Amino acid sequence: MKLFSKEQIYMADKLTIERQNISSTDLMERAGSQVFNWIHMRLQGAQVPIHVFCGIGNNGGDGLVIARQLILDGYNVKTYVVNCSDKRSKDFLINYDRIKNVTKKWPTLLSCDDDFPVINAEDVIVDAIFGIGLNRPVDPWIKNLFKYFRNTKAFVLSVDIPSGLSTENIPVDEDSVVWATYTLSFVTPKLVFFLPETAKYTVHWEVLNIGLDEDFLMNTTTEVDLIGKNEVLPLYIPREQFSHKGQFGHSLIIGGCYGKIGAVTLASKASLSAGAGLVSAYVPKCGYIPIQTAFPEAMVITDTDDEIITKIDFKITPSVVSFGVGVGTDTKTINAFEDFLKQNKTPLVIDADGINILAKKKSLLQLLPLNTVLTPHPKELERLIGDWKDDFDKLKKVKAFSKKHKLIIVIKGAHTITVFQDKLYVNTTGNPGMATAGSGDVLTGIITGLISQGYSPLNATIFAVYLHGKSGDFAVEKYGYQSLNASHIINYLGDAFIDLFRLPEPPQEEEIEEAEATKKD
Ligand SMILES: NC(=O)C1=CN([C@@H]2O[C@H](COP(=O)(O)OP(=O)(O)OC[C@H]3O[C@@H](n4cnc5c(N)ncnc54)[C@H](O)[C@@H]3O)[C@@H](O)[C@H]2O)[C@@H](O)CC1
Ligand SMILES: [K+]
Repeated sequence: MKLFSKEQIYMADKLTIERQNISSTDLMERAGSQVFNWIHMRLQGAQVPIHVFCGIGNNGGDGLVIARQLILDGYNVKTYVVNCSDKRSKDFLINYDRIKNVTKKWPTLLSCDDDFPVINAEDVIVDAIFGIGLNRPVDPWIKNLFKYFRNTKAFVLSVDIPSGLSTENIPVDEDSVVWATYTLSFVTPKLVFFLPETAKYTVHWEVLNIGLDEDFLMNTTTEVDLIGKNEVLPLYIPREQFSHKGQFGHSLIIGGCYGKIGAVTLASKASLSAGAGLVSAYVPKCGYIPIQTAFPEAMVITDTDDEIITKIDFKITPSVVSFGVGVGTDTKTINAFEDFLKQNKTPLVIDADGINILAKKKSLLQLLPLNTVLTPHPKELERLIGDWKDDFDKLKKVKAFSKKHKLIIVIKGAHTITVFQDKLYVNTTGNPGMATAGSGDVLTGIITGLISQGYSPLNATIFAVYLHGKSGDFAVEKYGYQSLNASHIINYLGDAFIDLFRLPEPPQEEEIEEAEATKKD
């Protein structure tokens, strides 16, 4: 799914009005109606008090449409205008008149802390105060209103984006944003729903289709893509009946030191389970027996040293090499890595101490092949690119780094983001149970296994991040967040592949009836 920027949304809005020959008021009516339908489908006329808070721009206009439609359908509605400025938008004003025509209970104007109405925990708050047009810090009294929303513990439904949340800046403090239970976002989810510092402002989100110009939406490329099953399916390379293992490449996993051989075992296993034809592990001598025993499918090459990697020398011709899991940062290992890079032309995936070595010795970056994949966790990333001010600053710096060194960088986290030059791929699978030892080694293995069988480094990375998360999602159903471990993620990789081709379940009879009933209304 594409994540359109604020500018692109305004453009889509404008083009839709021109091409469909409708007014902006019509478009607002569509947007508000979609939110009304969503609420109506769930509440079915229940008399829960609904408090609709409207700003004075178009987000507020949406709120007025929602309130009007709820009133017309007999809901228990109170409407408020958060009167923060005199500059009311044209469509706000039109809908302000329209709501006055359907009810004697005109919207209440709020302009300071004393005005806050009584709201109970069982009530619903519709937050239509600020949308994507937020362009300055929120007034202190409005901050207090947002804090008041939180204290009521009521269900908060935000329209388009939680009010106070900007599409391009991190909020100055937590009180200047509405904490939404659910956000109904028009056209596209916003990037801020996925960033570590801002995702908390909405527990759930959903996109509502408001019929914007299809041509524009189809043909406009975005800087950010959201990656789910629909996005990875076209990447999948099917297997032919007469294929043999030689067609799926040979992964070479270089890593490990005394006490950290498990990392190599996990990455090697994951690589084979992701579909590599052959897997070899390159480890210090102490790793020979453990890997041969724990993972008989792998071949093992050993360093001359017992405990660390001191020289990378092998006779095989791998299709892809991964370096770094459990490898340590001994000077001899750094030198061995440098010597290897000087003659290596094979695609590379670098993780863990491999990244720490690059951070220690930046000159090595110039020796990396084009489109080498780096998979840092936050601390490793910081060592590599330096500190950042906030999530937006981090993305800016990673993009610049990716461009400068021609690398693919995977920012690991709850929503792992793959960065390739200026483009961001935001993953949607995975869960907190995956924050566990060895989980990253498994990801490295999956990426390596996919490159091995012919996926481009970028496609392999996007696909691997998705599969890794999806396996974790299957595994968590059996093991729970606490007991899930990295080996389980490997065990469920097969399910993640099979799930790609599973068709969605047909809707239940009651769901069809509900949908029909809403249409008639
Ligand atoms: N294509 C779309 O996505 C559509 C968008 N619509 C709605 O339009 C919204 C955008 O509307 P607008 O551009 O009018 O902007 P908003 O309604 O988001 O609010 C901005 C308004 O408040 C003022 N403002 C901004 N920051 C403020 C602050 N901190 N304190 C006080 N006042 C502040 C601005 O001057 C402006 O008048 C979207 O979020 C969405 O809800 C829909 O009406 C129709 C279609
Ligand atoms: K809002």
